[in-house]
Amino acid sequence: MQSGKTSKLAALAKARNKAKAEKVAEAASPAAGTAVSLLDRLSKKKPDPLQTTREIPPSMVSEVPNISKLEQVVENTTPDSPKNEPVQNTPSIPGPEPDALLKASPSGFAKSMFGRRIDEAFGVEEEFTDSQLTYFSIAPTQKAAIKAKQAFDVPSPDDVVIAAQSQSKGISKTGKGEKPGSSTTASIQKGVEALKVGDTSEKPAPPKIPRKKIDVVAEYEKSKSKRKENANLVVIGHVDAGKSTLMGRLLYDCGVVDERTIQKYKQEAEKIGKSSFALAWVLDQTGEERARGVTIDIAVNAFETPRGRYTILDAPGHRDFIPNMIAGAAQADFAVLVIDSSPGEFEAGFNVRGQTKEHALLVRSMGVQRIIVAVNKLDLMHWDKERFDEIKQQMSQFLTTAGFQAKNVSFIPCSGLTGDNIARKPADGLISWYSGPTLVEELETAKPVTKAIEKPLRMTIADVYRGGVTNPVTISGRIEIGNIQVGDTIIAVPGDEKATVKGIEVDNQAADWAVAGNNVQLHLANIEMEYLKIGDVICQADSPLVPLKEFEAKILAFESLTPMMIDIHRGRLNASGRITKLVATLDKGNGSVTKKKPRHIGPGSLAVVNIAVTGAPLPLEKGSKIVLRADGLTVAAGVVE
Ligand SMILES: Nc1nc2c(ncn2[C@@H]2O[C@H](COP(=O)(O)OP(=O)(O)OP(=O)(O)O)[C@@H](O)[C@H]2O)c(=O)[nH]1
Repeated sequence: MQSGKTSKLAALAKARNKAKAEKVAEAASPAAGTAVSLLDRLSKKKPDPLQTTREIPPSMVSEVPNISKLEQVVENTTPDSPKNEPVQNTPSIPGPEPDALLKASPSGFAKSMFGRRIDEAFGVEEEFTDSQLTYFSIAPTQKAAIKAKQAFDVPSPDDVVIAAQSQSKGISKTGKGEKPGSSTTASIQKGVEALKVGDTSEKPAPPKIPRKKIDVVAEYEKSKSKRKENANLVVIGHVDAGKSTLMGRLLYDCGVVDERTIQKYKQEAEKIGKSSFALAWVLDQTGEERARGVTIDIAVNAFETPRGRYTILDAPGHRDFIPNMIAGAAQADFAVLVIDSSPGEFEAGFNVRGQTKEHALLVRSMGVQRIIVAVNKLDLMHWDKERFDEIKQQMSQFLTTAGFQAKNVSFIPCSGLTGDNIARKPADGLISWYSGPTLVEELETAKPVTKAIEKPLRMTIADVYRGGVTNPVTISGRIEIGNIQVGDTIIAVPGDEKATVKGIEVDNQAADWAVAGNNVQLHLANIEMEYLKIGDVICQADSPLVPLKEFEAKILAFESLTPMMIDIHRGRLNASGRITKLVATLDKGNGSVTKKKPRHIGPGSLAVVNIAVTGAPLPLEKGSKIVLRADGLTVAAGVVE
């Protein structure tokens, strides 16, 4: 948020805090207080870490990277990328909260191991370094914790020994003269056998989930005509362009939010003198729902028109918009670029430091081909045609140079605040010079990219949670490639645990199967929740993705690149890595090599680089779309070769 401006969220929080304050006294009484279990607290999601937004380097203004070449590669190298999210460990069994981790005093052995010295002459002990101390943290690792939990489900070694001893005692009292092979001897043998720890528990047989052997591709083709088109859209634009207001308006006009809720927001907003925030708060409301639990990816705002179902990826307006947007763009069918047409504002967004260009370039490099430019706040410009044309002309030029084909770019004059030309035609005579579609009509004509539904399944986990009593392990996400059906055996890469698909929900409706493009919840059997992490890629067990430790990528540089440390983002997943080699720079026109082994790669250049992952191999494969960041800046975006 910019300084000097009350943010929407801050304003909403202020209004709500007032109401909450009245309840505090009540809540403060121990009787009234509700005990929150540790498990509950652990199961709450943590907010994404804040990251700063990048400004476009001056060099990029003169040299606008053309992404079309890169895109060719993206298009030609299906399977499309599995995308998404930084790895977040899902809540595991109750354990200490991170900031409550205890540090135990190192043992004498540990001291000797870590070379702790005692300066006898001076009687001064050398301090342990932080890294040494972490060795002593009492924080069970996730796997160890699961094993510990499972270990208590079976008799302990002591229990087994005691049981065997008591049996053998019984023999000595009563078993005199018994022959080997008699029942008593057999029982001793049994007891001794039982000493093999781990073999003693009788695990219930895993439930068998029948596979209906559905020909999903054929079923999908059959059902196509009956279905509404399903598309994901990402909303981008400079700060204050009116993104939230416009999306709130869309949700309101399409009936997602009822009149009463809007009135409530209006009243709250008026009380703090910001009545225009009411529509933007609609997004915040759904954001709260997201915090409460079940979410489908980052997509929580969805609306329907007579011809389509649309999911808005991301709640715009946050400071850490870029990382969120990367996640959103990786899954978007198209982008809505919101532009503030008021005097000086379009220019501010379009200049070197503006986000208009950066956002557009990013979505393009993440594979988004279709962009709808909402020329917004035209009410403030008295619906001036000249202003609209001026913006259209400058933006068209930029977007085509950035790699969008002219046929995939459209411009809609509108006002999110008044609602003119969003879901309804503008008031009579308001835009006499315009006879084109409304924003919603334009969305309806924007066909989502055809998905590869017959290819091997790839779905990045967006969320892991308990889906109810009968569904103890549920994951959600958007199927990126392929299809899935009830009874399928899946695997969450980079892990190696298998699970069976017990149930599927597509857009919250139970279904026997789902295909690429569907936002789904998968209810799983035969797996512990702890083995599933946000950012893992779900594959069919017989065609898993092989995680990569090192790979080549064709990238578009946004900053100057040398062999350097970087963060690799694949949607929300991110991990540390290193550019180990600059392989070549490429011609942006025809993709041919212009220079082998360059010493550095300049901003705006297309290049091939070699990247090594610092930690464990990452769930990436040929065609995966990645973004490279360094020191909080987006330095490049591209595709795994
Ligand atoms: N007159 C007019 N004002 C608008 C319009 N759309 C948004 N605004 C106002 O512009 C300001 C910013 O709108 P937001 O919707 O918060 O913009 P945003 O792009 O979501 O802002 P950030 O999320 O902070 O980047 C608010 O005061 C809105 O009421 C519009 O079409 N016309």
